Amino acid sequence: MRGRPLVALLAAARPVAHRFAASALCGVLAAGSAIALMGVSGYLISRAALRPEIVTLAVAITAVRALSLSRAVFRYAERVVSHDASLRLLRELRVRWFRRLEPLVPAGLPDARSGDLLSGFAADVEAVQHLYLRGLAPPLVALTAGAGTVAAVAWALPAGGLWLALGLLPAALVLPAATIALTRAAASRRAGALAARNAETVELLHGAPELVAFGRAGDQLARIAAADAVLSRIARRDARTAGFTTAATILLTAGTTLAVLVCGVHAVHRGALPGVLLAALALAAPAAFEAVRPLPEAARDLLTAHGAAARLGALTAHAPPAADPPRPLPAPRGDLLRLRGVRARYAPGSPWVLDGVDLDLRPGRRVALLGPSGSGKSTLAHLLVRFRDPDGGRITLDGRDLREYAQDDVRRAICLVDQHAHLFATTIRANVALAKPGAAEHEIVGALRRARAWDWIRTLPDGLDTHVGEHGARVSGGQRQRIALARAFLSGARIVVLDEPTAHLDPGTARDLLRDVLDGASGTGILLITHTPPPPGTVDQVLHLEAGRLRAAGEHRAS
Ligand SMILES: Nc1ncnc2c1ncn2[C@@H]1O[C@H](COP(=O)(O)OP(=O)(O)OP(=O)(O)O)[C@@H](O)[C@H]1O
Repeated sequence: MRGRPLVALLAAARPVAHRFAASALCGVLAAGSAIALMGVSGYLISRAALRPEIVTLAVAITAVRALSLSRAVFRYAERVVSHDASLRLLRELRVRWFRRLEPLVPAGLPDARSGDLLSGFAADVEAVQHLYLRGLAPPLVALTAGAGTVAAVAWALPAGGLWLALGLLPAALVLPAATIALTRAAASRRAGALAARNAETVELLHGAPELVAFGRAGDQLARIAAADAVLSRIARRDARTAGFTTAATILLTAGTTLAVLVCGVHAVHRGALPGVLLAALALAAPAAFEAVRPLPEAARDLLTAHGAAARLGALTAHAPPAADPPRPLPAPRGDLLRLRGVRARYAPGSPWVLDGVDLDLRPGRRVALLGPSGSGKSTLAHLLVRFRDPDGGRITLDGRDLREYAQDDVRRAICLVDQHAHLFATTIRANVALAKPGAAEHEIVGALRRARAWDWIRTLPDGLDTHVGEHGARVSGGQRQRIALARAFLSGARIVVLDEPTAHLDPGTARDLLRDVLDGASGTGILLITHTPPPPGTVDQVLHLEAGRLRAAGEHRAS
């Protein structure tokens, strides 16, 4: 959706175009009913003032009743149909953008902070609905209802029609154009300012303990206030523009109505217009302005939708670091994972992070991978689960290139437990069952046993239904890692990659956890990524990652 974002958005609306067309038709009929209601009412009042036979008013009375009903019914139908269409489309767009975003996230989105991403993505997807709801329907309704009223007034009184056209045109064209000119700069800054304010707020919430501990909460609050001040300035500017266009529309309405009235009075005096039509024309004119009144705001909404669509397009335009093949192979069993001459780097021309890595891993084998910080251990882990693909060399699973399988199938065979494994703010049961929705209790308990977490969980008053708190705040670092490991075991993956499972743990707990996990993982291939050597006898092989290559460091396992 880059380049011409609004055109792309319009194309995306094709499946619900008939619904939008129906809602626009209802809008036109509602506006037409409202204008006709005012005109016929004016006529009825004038005729009634002459005290004619009541039967001569019957048609006008019925028309007033019918128009007041049809105005309400069409307005209601227009709202229901347009919102229904808009929500259907939003659902499609959300899924479409999320699908594009999803493969980019595990390897890290360039230049995105989570607060920015969260607020920006959600707000922008919401904003594009303005394109359809407020950016497209109102101009269509205004054009049709305005032209229809001008034609009807001109039919009765050509000069009146001319005045009405002269009043409606600036309200329909000049004021929206002025709105765009006055708010364009602010509109392009609004989303960025909102995202920046939200990102600073998320930073405050995430970093609260450190900010308070180091007495820096005030600085962060000042940054939020500064970001908020930018937003306030933009909002004030928007409000001034809206005030100006509203006042200008009111002046144009009053001036045009007066001009039509004066014209009409002259025409009545000359005998060119029946007196009973004077009120009808004078009331129809301001009613026609009701149809063009939303246009300046529609112009602003179009700008907002344009900016939102452009940002969403740019955000999701990055090529995914890994993609599914057109015809994936059947899911692999995960009998042998083999790396030969694997190379990887993060940008063309930058130094190789991995530069010729060879490795074999099969179920039942435990390999420890050591290396200094920044040596590329996590990069290697990400290659194994296809968060990204290697830039050179080959990774095969059961003899076929990893790229020939669907990514989900690879991740079912090879499971990564990240060093920052995320626990969701729900129960232990739900956190573990994430790996296998609908898993039976005995399977969950079995996985927790293998992760050596069950002895602790069974002592808890709520057992498996214990809530872990936000980001697992109510469990210790070691307990969190064990829950994450149980998840990996429950997944049934035959090869598990553990990236720093003992990070942040004291040496004693780290040793216990490693011993428990490695002993409990029989039959599973384990690649243990760590800074510190594993306890003696727990792994089959220890490899060192240095200068982008693996070097064997000896056999540690007793058996
Ligand atoms: N998304 C990224 N974009 C650019 N460079 C990256 C990215 N991720 C990692 N790097 C760089 O690649 C190198 C290897 O990083 P990696 O995280 O794989 O190291 P590591 O051995 O896992 O480190 P640690 O033990 O500290 O976790 C580092 O120099 C790092 O700066």
